[in-house]
Amino acid sequence: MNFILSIDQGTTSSRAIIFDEDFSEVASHQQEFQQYFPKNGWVEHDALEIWESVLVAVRKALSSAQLSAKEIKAIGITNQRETVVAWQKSTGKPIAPAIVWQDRRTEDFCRQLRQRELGEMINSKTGLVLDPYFSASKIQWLLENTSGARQLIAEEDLLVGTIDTWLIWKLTGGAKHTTDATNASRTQLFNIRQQCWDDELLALFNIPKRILPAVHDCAADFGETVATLFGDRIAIRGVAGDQQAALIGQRCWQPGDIKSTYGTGCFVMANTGSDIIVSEHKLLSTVAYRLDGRTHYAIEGSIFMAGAIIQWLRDSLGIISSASETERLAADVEVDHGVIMVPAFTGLGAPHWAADARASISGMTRGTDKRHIASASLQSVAFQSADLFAAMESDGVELTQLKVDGGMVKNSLFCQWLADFSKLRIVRNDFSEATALGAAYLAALGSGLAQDLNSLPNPAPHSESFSPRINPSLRDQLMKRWHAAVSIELSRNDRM
Ligand SMILES: Nc1ncnc2c1ncn2[C@@H]1O[C@H](COP(=O)(O)OP(=O)(O)O)[C@@H](O)[C@H]1O
Ligand SMILES: O=P(O)(O)OC[C@H](O)CO
Repeated sequence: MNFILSIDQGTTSSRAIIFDEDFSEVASHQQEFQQYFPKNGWVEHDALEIWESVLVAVRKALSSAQLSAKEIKAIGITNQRETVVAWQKSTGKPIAPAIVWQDRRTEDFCRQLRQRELGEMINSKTGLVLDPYFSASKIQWLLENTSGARQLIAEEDLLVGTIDTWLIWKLTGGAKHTTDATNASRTQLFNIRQQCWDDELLALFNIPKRILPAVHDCAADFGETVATLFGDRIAIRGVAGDQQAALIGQRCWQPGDIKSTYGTGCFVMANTGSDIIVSEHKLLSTVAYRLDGRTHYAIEGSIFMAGAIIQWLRDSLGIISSASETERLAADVEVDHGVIMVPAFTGLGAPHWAADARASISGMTRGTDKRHIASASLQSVAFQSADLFAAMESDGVELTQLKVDGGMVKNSLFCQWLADFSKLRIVRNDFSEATALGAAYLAALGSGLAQDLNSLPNPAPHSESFSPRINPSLRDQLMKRWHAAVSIELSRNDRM
């Protein structure tokens, strides 16, 4: 029997999942790690803590599956995207905290580039909006603000990468400095048409090419783990950013197939085949996957806070003790209770791209309690999703049904509201780990266990669906209230 190990390095936790040849889950382990918010709008991780969390997750998954490293055919890695790490080659130590995708510290710099009207050029090469979300301005910030960084570059002793690159480098004992085309496509330095680092963009952000990793297909040879880590060497044969991995794991392999993942953030992605769709609604064009040198593209809408809002209710407000409690609380009040949350904690993503916007809760009365706040939190993610789907439809993407995954879709009330507000059929299959499955599929392709996507078995053929059932006029009234609240936050942002 051949087994595959997926490493899913997410924003708040690292997971290791072992699959058998039929892609049924054999064992898994999840390890949370610390989030750092040192200043307003800043979000950091300790790259060494991430590395430790991955080691623990892999070792515990192997031990609960009672498998040795020898029995693992290949590793697939999938990761939170855009987050950047810079480290010293000779010591293997990060030179600064990792800047997380949610971090907004480079907004001023991005604004200056927008004022120089560089947004269109950058968008046509990378498919991305000029925003602090992406890696380029974060790398630029690290190089300018970390003492000694430029000196290390001069000494050829500095490397930079997204989380996949950092993990591959650590797993291979520094033998490989590589990434895949999907992660590269999120840096804002990668030309998605020509599939290479773009010299004009590198010059604009003042980033030397030699500190960036080599870019491979998603199913490729990314090296071997050093034997001392897990008891033997294991081949790393698949890599993709987590949203792209979810697209693959949800078997969205045909143009028009669409998925939405509700983890820390929410990311809606539609496969557009060999076409790059240029959005008129600030959606992103990005690499869906690259296999055998052939690039498949996607159009994407990103929402920065989804499950993270629920974590905020639990960890910062302390009004719930577990995420699942929100379903019971929200079901206990009417859908049109009048409380609206605009969850712009780290700005608003697509289709607004307002980095400076901040969150609000409005419409509260003396009778408002945690049930209304729980409901407003879940509804805010469903409202934002409905706006994204509408933007996609206006860009010509045909939507009939949507496959959903991620931690938040365990919440059935939330899935029902998604269907109600977006007027779409929502399909939830009985396997919520689409991201890890996608990485396992890639590792199977890269290690020769499977020849092509269509030969990969589906471990979760059963699904449950949610159809719209809300009264249409009530839906319109709720959406109107939501849009009014968003406009207030956007205009507040304009005035500041
Ligand atoms: N029943 C639930 N209702 C609402 N949100 C939930 C529920 N269960 C988990 N979540 C949220 O889902 C998120 C975890 O999803 P996951 O896919 O593991 O995220 P990530 O990969 O970004 O770390 C958490 O932010 C959590 O708050
Ligand atoms: O950690 P997740 O699953 O919320 O995903 C983060 C995204 O990759 C950021 O673009």
